Amino acid sequence: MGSCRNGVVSGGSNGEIGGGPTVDKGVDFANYFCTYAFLYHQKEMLSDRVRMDAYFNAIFENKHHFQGKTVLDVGTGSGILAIWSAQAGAKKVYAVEATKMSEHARTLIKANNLDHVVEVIEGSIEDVSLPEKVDVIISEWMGYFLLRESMFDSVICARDRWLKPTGVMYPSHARMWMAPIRSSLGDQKRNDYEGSMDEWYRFVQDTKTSYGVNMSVLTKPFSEEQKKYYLQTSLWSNLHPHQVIGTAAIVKEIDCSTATVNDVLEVRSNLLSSITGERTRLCGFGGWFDVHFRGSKVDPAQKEIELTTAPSMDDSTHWGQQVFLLHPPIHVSEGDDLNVSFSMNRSKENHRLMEIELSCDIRQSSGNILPPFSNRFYIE
Ligand SMILES: C[S@@+](CC[C@H](N)C(=O)[O-])C[C@H]1O[C@@H](n2cnc3c(N)ncnc32)[C@H](O)[C@@H]1O
Repeated sequence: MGSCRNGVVSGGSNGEIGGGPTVDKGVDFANYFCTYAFLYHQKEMLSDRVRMDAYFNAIFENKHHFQGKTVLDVGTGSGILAIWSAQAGAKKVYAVEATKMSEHARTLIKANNLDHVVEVIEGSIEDVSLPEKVDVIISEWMGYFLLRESMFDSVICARDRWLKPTGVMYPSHARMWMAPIRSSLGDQKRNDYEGSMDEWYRFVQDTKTSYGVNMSVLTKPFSEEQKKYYLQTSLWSNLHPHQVIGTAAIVKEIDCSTATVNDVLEVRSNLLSSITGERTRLCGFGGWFDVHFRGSKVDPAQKEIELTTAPSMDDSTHWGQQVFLLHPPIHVSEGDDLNVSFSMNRSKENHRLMEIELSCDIRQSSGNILPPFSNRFYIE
């Protein structure tokens, strides 16, 4: 089938992403889906207690959304959300999974005596056909900094095709956040970059001496490649809340019941943040997300649940935070105001990866304005 406009794949072996380039399904499988076919990877998600508790509580504290209802689990993986939906009283659960993990899900569901309720369907959600519309769509689609992986496109596709007009989305809302941070990672990455360039210069010298070829013409592209890798690629980090040195700002808010692919193709935002710490170094920015389970306007949650991936001492998640480092860091003081202009687009080579442009003006508490800076980052 595959009739989704703006889905990742619109049918056949290739497809269009909303307004973007054609996606080769085989390449997408090799680059993206393949890791989800491994139990070690599913186990990593199943061991994330913050994630698990949030979905578990969202379902079992809101059983009225599930009892006697039909549910679609988009990207069921091991089948965990489908199992909980059935245990909460769903009359029928369609559990769709693109990879061979579907076979493990089927085994697990049978072993838990829920195979009379949960039907596992192997295939891309864009391609499968269900016999009916559903009351609930549940999915754990969030990637690093929310939108990496672009899996929300698939949830939108499922919603537009299979959710009843009265249906409920789990989760129902999502937000991206950003805040200025201090970190020693920047010094480390700068050293790594410089070490790599020193090694390159030795290599150029050796190649000339030993083999009579001068490689120095490749120094600039090599340096650019290494800069991208060491200095411009965002880092996964589990930030301590003390590393956040200013107010956090919302970058993007998404209503999962109404958002379109176009709404998330590009994220553009102007953010204001004030430095709250004493004199310190602005080493970069941390990005994270939260999602909420609120039900819908006509059928609200009895108990709203939040899943946050914000810096935390006790409640860290496998998503951690994405760190965007500044080279060199900038000295800032309490009361300095940062005016950040942020934009995030999908990488042209791989629509599941992101490219970010971030520029920033700093107005010091004295009224002095520091020269603005601008950086490009990659979420790989
Ligand atoms: C983040 S995992 C979540 C797995 C499981 N729902 C859980 O919460 O533990 C996302 C899963 O969705 C699957 N998936 C991603 N895009 C899909 C699509 N378009 N159609 C079907 N499955 C998809 C992946 O293979 C992966 O197993």
